Amino acid sequence: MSMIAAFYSGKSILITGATGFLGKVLMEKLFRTSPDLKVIYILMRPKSGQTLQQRVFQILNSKLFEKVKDVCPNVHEKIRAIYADLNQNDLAISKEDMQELLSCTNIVFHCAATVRFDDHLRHAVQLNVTATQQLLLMASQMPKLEAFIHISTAFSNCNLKHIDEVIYPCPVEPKKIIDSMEWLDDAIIDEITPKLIGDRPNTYTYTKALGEMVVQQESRNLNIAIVRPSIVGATWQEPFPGWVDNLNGPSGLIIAAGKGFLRAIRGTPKAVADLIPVDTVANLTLAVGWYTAVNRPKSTLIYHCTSGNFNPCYWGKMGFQVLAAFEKIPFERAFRRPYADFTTNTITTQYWNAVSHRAPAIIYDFYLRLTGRKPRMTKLMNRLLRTVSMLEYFLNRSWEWSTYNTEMLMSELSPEDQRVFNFDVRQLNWLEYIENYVLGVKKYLLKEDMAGVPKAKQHLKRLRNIHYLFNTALLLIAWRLLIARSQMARNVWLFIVSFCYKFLSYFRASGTLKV
Ligand SMILES: CCCCCCCCCCCCCCCC(=O)SCCNC(=O)CCNC(=O)[C@H](O)C(C)(C)COP(=O)(O)OP(=O)(O)OC[C@H]1O[C@@H](n2cnc3c(N)ncnc32)[C@H](O)[C@@H]1OP(=O)(O)O
Ligand SMILES: NC(=O)C1=CN([C@@H]2O[C@H](COP(=O)(O)OP(=O)(O)OC[C@H]3O[C@@H](n4cnc5c(N)ncnc54)[C@H](OP(=O)(O)O)[C@@H]3O)[C@@H](O)[C@H]2O)C=CC1
Repeated sequence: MSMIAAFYSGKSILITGATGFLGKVLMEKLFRTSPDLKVIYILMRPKSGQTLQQRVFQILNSKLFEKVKDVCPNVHEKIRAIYADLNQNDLAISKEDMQELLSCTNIVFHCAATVRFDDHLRHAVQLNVTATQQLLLMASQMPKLEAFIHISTAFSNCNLKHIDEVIYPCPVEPKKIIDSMEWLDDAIIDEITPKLIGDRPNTYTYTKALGEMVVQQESRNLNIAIVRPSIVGATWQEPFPGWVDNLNGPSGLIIAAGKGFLRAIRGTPKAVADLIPVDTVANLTLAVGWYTAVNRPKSTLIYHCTSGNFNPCYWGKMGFQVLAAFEKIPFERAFRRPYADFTTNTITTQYWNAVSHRAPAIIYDFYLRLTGRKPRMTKLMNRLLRTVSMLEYFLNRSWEWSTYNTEMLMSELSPEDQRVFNFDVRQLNWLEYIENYVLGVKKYLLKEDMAGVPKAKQHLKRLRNIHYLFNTALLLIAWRLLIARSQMARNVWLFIVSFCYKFLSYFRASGTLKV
């Protein structure tokens, strides 16, 4: 019997960010392994015209939750959606709901965050820092609370090369930042943002670091742990391989490459691609919840959930594997044939951006205009290139994360728990994982059917022929122009023609002799 699964049975668990990528997988695993848990409270807001109940209904009826329904048929009765808006200082939770949460919660998993790199500092602080502070305040009033697990990111200290399992202080205290956000206007915040974030690349990593400081400062006598995942990718094993539901991290770029929009990236092929499957993060998080509650460590332990030091993969190799997967699993209606190269040179990147990205987009938009349609490719390409430029920071560096706590936890698990809550990425086969990832992107993000694969392959063949035809025509035109202008080119041309003629004559003569 799994000790971790048994631990969560009968528990009331509060999850923030349960509608997000990681939150859904965490919730699914909890229900599947501990169907006897008492209740999962999820703090959530209505979105895209859907009420809380409609959102929960949609999640429970998604493919991700198919297995849960078999082991926990009354799953819908065990979810309590509670209205909350982390954008508001008091989280906007009603008095009655607050009462229930305070008196019943046993475990908190705080996953909610803004993960956008370009978020305005005010918003990022509100969500990643102030909301964390508010939740900790709530947690301190929960008499039955056994553990509070905060999800941060392995990149919260990406300004360092080697990152230990400690909380690194930021120069300005989080409290001062929170206060200043209340009275500074947007223009001043915009001005001071670069100074505040310093050598971090964006407001996301900076506010996640501030969030960790808040956890440290406001922990009171709470039993807290922090999980720091690196780049979270599609599921590896559970509930099935390849599940993914948003464009963050590599997923968006896989689509862009597979559809033939993205053909070169400024990235270091030898830099470690520290990807971690989302189910691995969920497993480690649940194991951390159990360990923290049962062993009550004296200090806040930090767990790096990374792959680089256990089983490294590199961007160059990963790009190659992604391209190989496109051969087997092509995406439908590709713009160009998939091809993506990593280059470290800025000039080469600019060349590829002009020739391989912008020029085809302009030509295609010209074609759309000619055929009476609205041009859209240039706009899309500009957006894509902006996204890529924001991810470049992570594609050109490698980090070392120490993993003593993660390894210690692994050794504390029973063999059964090591199997059920597996977070040992040494067993991960990257080739297989990447292939499943590409398949998952096709199925769950692009909603493309596998029945369309032969047609997609045919389309790619057609694109290849067009590509060859286009290149040959371009070469001939260039050559023709050169011959018209240069005597040397004419001489070379004459030499080639006479050489070919002699070659053919020789073969004809030797053929006649044989007869
Ligand atoms: C051979 C290939 C190898 C592959 C190899 C890849 C390596 C890739 C390494 C990543 C390394 C990250 C490492 C951080 C790890 C953490 O800890 S951070 C957690 C993850 N967070 C993220 O990834 C967030 C990144 N995204 C963002 O911040 C914002 O989406 C951006 C990039 C600033 C774009 O903002 P925006 O222009 O306002 O766009 P947004 O409203 O988000 O979306 C606009 C359109 O772009 C699309 N879009 C959004 N994001 C993306 C994306 N990532 N890609 C493409 N399209 C996107 C949207 O679907 C949307 O389309 P429409 O609905 O308009 O049709
Ligand atoms: N994805 C990644 O690559 C990585 C993620 N992480 C961390 O993991 C955690 C989960 O990330 P992930 O699941 O990928 O992120 P998602 O963007 O998929 O999910 C974010 C969650 O936060 C919720 N949320 C955002 N704003 C509010 C709000 N104002 N009120 C209530 N809820 C809100 C979202 O709710 P809604 O559905 O309503 O928008 C959603 O449930 C985050 O803490 C992130 O920093 C760490 C490393 C890498």
